[in-house]
Amino acid sequence: MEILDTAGQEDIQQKESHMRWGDGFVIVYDITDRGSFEEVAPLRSLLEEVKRPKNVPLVLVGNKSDLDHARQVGTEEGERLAAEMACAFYECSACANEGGTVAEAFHELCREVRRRKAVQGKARRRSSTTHVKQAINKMLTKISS
Ligand SMILES: Nc1nc2c(ncn2[C@@H]2O[C@H](COP(=O)(O)OP(=O)(O)OP(=O)(O)O)[C@@H](O)[C@H]2O)c(=O)[nH]1
Repeated sequence: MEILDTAGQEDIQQKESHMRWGDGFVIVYDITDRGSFEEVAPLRSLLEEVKRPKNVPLVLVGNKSDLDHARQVGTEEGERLAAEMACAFYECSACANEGGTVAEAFHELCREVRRRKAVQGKARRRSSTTHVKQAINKMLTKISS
């Protein structure tokens, strides 16, 4: 697995090229900074625009849970946004990392990437079987006519 930590200050072209590069994304906001939370939805929209196939694997993370006294974004707000984005949600602290939540967020993203790849592989195999069947049917129709 390769992990690219984006700077967060990229222009739109750099953002899009990172989005094309990745198979899955951990979108992180800071629970003590509402502005960072408000950047999540536009980022997700850009991902949906840029990424093919759509419904890219995502995990939403609210970081700095050790700074609960300075919290500006409620846990339930993060949960609600993750539900809208149909992805897993974690609150964690890169500093304290109690319970290994940071690693768990990455593991969940890996599992999701693998699940989607398996489903896409099956769909591709099914569509190539359909093409072979159609070609055989055409040949048989020609022979019998
Ligand atoms: N208390 C606390 N501080 C954190 C946590 N994670 C990061 N920080 C601090 O927040 C600041 C920014 O951390 P970065 O890792 O540079 O954040 P970033 O989003 O990668 O920033 P960019 O490099 O601008 O993209 C640093 O001072 C970190 O020490 C955390 O979980 N808890």
